[in-house]
Amino acid sequence: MTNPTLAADVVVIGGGAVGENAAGRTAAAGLKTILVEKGLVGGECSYWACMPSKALLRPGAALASARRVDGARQAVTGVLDRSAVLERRTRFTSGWQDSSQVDWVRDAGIELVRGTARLAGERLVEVTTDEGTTTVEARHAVVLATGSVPSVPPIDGLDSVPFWGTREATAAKDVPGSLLVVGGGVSGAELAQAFARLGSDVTLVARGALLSNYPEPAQRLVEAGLRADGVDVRLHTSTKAAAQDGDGIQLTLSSTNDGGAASSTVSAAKLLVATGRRPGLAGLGLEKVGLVPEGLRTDATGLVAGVAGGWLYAVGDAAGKALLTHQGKYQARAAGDAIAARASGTLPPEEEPAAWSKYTATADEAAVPSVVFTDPEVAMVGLTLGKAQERGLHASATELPIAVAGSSLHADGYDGWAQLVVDEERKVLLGATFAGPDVAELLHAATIAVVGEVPLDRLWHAVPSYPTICEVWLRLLEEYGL
Ligand SMILES: Cc1cc2nc3c(=O)[nH]c(=O)nc-3n(C[C@H](O)[C@H](O)[C@H](O)COP(=O)(O)OP(=O)(O)OC[C@H]3O[C@@H](n4cnc5c(N)ncnc54)[C@H](O)[C@@H]3O)c2cc1C
Ligand SMILES: NC(=O)c1ccc[n+]([C@@H]2O[C@H](COP(=O)([O-])OP(=O)(O)OC[C@H]3O[C@@H](n4cnc5c(N)ncnc54)[C@H](O)[C@@H]3O)[C@@H](O)[C@H]2O)c1
Repeated sequence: MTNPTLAADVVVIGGGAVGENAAGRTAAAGLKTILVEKGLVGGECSYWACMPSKALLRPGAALASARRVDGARQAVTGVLDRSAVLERRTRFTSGWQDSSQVDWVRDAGIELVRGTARLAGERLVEVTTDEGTTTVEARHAVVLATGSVPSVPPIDGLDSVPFWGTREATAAKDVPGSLLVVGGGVSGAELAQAFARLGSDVTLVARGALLSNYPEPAQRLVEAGLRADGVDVRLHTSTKAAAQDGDGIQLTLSSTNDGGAASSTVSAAKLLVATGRRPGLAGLGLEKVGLVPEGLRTDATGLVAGVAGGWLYAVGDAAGKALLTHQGKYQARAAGDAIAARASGTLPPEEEPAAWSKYTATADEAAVPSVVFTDPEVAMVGLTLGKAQERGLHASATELPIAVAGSSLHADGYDGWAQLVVDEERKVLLGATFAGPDVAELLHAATIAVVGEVPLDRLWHAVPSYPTICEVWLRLLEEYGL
């Protein structure tokens, strides 16, 4: 028999950006909230992901941006100052210490417990700290916000060579002379470019396309951007084996196009493996409540399916719906508010509220925004044409190069591409993609149009300012036929 020694209204397991937001919402609603964190408060995004990776990329992007403008180009005669870039990255991680985030937690009225938590039964959480193990009873809810862990591919010999994951790459103290990157996803593309611009000799190996979740013209622009920075991009290439090569690493590669018949080798000082992530659910005691750690099903409030009594929630990377900080924090706000409303009786337990209510993360279904911070950038929201068709929607795509007055002023020889995906029955936007230098800031307009289901004939009246890159919106609507 477990004897609870502590009680709270809500226990949030995992103090990353997402857990902090869930706990912030329940504490603000007056619920006694305990946040359990085994590492740094702030999690992956603050210390080993979004912030340091973008801090590594931004100086190179600023320099390249100046080089694309005649007159400014002549003033840029040097190269990146590596140690200044690394130092600025370190400032953005607060030197990998979390005191300011701990202050925020305290000021938000959340009780922080530094330890490792696991489920011990219905509404029970066992927390192991340096002092021992305590069991906490959560009167209303337990929220799993435990993030994700890297997926390591089954490559022969990989387990006997040293390699970087994204944590080691984003926290690098030096720039290696050469770097092999395995994985053609967002992390692989971003970090390949960051290190290439810092002076590494980078080879990127992807078993399929680069950025395969994005439309092909956007993939091609990023591939060209990486090649222009000297990255040796090997697409449709399998990594068969890894071995020590002197002080470095050697990979054996084979093309996936010729059935893997011919193989070749490539070597570098360091290896970065960035082949995806999966929800961090192992060791959480899920089996104690009849669940398995392979994955969870959650409704739009974050409530986990298959658990009686409606007390277990999962949000952020742990829920596995969209592995992005902003989307996880959105899920956390919905779940935190739903927990508070259910605790107060405003919302019936286990009943799923209406779509687009403040208690549901409805945008997860078809309006997730994402930005790939390479140069050129890719910014996408909602459904691609292929995804829309897979869902049985009658959809069309309208696409254009980004070639408007604003883009030509922004950079000489601006090379960009944009696409709108339209629901032909409802005449609203299902998705949008922009690829090109500095397009990230164009995205939120598209997100608003998709979430707001703005009719195209009303969107026509949203006039882009002249001369901005946003003018591509007008060109796209004209191309569509308005
Ligand atoms: C290289 C890289 C770059 C990225 N860049 C971006 C970007 O630019 N923009 C973007 O939106 N997303 C980006 N992401 C994704 C983003 O980092 C994640 O989506 C985000 O960190 C998820 O937040 P989370 O709070 O769910 O998980 P995490 O940040 O992983 O936090 C989970 C926390 O739970 C703790 N924990 C786990 N198990 C337990 C336990 N049993 N007990 C106690 N504590 C526990 C962990 O220590 C951790 O602190 C990037 C990812 C990578 C790898
Ligand atoms: N700018 C951003 O928002 C940003 C940046 C980095 C990461 N992230 C998030 O973090 C998550 C993890 O990033 P990621 O790049 O590791 O994942 P990803 O899912 O974007 O890409 C993983 C890549 O690894 C490849 N891969 C998988 N298994 C492989 C194998 N066995 N051998 C060779 N290649 C293999 C896949 O084909 C894919 O190209 C992503 O879901 C992404 O949403 C976001």
